[in-house]
Amino acid sequence: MSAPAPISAAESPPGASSGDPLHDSLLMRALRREPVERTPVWLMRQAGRYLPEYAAVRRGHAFEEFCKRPDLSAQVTLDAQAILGVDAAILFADLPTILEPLGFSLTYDPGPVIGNPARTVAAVDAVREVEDTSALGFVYETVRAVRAQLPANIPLLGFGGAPFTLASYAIEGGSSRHYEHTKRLMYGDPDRWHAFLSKIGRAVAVHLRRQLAEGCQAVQIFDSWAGALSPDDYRRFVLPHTKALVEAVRPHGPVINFLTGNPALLPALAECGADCVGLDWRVHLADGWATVGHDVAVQGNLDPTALYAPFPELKRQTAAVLDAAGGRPGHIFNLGHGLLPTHDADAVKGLVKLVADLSAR
Ligand SMILES: Cc1c2[nH]c(c1CCC(=O)O)Cc1[nH]c(c(CCC(=O)O)c1C)Cc1[nH]c(c(CCC(=O)O)c1C)Cc1[nH]c(c(C)c1CCC(=O)O)C2
Repeated sequence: MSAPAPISAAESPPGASSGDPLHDSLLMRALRREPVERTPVWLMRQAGRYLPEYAAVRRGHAFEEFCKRPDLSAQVTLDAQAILGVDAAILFADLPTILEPLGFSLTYDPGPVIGNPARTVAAVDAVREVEDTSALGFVYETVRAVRAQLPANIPLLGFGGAPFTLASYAIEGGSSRHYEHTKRLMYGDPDRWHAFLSKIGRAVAVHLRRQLAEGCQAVQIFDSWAGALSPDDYRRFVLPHTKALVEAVRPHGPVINFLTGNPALLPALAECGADCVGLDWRVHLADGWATVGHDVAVQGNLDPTALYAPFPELKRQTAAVLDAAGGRPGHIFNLGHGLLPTHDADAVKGLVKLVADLSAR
């Protein structure tokens, strides 16, 4: 890429200017746990249906088509960052898209639907090993277009699904309540399960490294459904694969590892070795940070439904999250999960301003 080579943390003392606006941005400094003048903030699903500007660009396109149009995907990515004034853009793409090169058919109704879920031994074994994700060239084209147009001091985050979340989509065929088929494979045929998850993990690693090479400054792994697992099951069946994914990507750029729904998994999540752990709102941020260790950054963790509250209550809860971080370097403000279609865009803008005002040091 054309960006100047970043000066490594080892060469410059914490907080010193490297002259590279991306390296010196609030978010990248927070990822390195360097001091910042205010807490950086971005919001999961910031480019989404609550935003009238998103709805306007999205209108007239099937979601499948929309995701494969780099011009439209780049526009909604850039719009969300500019409208909210957040400290990072997140690539507009979707999490199950990587399943297509693995051999799955993907449509939306309105959530993702896999037409050929892997429910038999033959179907699991038939999943392709993906060494080259060029089939997802539309994603990389979006990355290049966004990076070319984003302000020089605003990092672009790429993302991918974690092996468990992707496997559960591939096996259940869509979202699920009890992950019945997924767990049948996991418990009933552990060798096949491990082979399947490592195949998915290797594909995601290629995809994330490519996003970093094409212009993303950091990536986030979403394990949106792993909260359905007990700590023992997470350790046995999932941790080795997410850890391998983090290890494969980290030499190429910082990794945020986010899991939702089960704070009991945080000690195991920390063992995956990411630069930053995304905390869901069901844990007090101070407890979550102590659990994952102060040698990593944390991101989070306002309850998204606080955005439905009257402003004084939203302010109280936002201040509580910032207080729980205690001004310790390495906190990135976010929600504990994504924005919802029924959120009010003005309330979301108000939250971003609130974080800036309340965290100014
Ligand atoms: C589980 C998951 C998915 N997709 C994603 C996850 C992980 C995050 C999480 O845990 O919430 C990740 C995702 N999906 C989307 C983004 C874009 C970037 C951003 O955060 O702004 C990101 C990061 C766009 C999208 N992906 C989707 C939308 C809405 C589709 C539309 O415009 O109609 C957007 C903006 C579709 C989608 N795709 C998925 C779901 C559950 C849905 C919503 C279905 C529904 O409830 O209608 C799968």
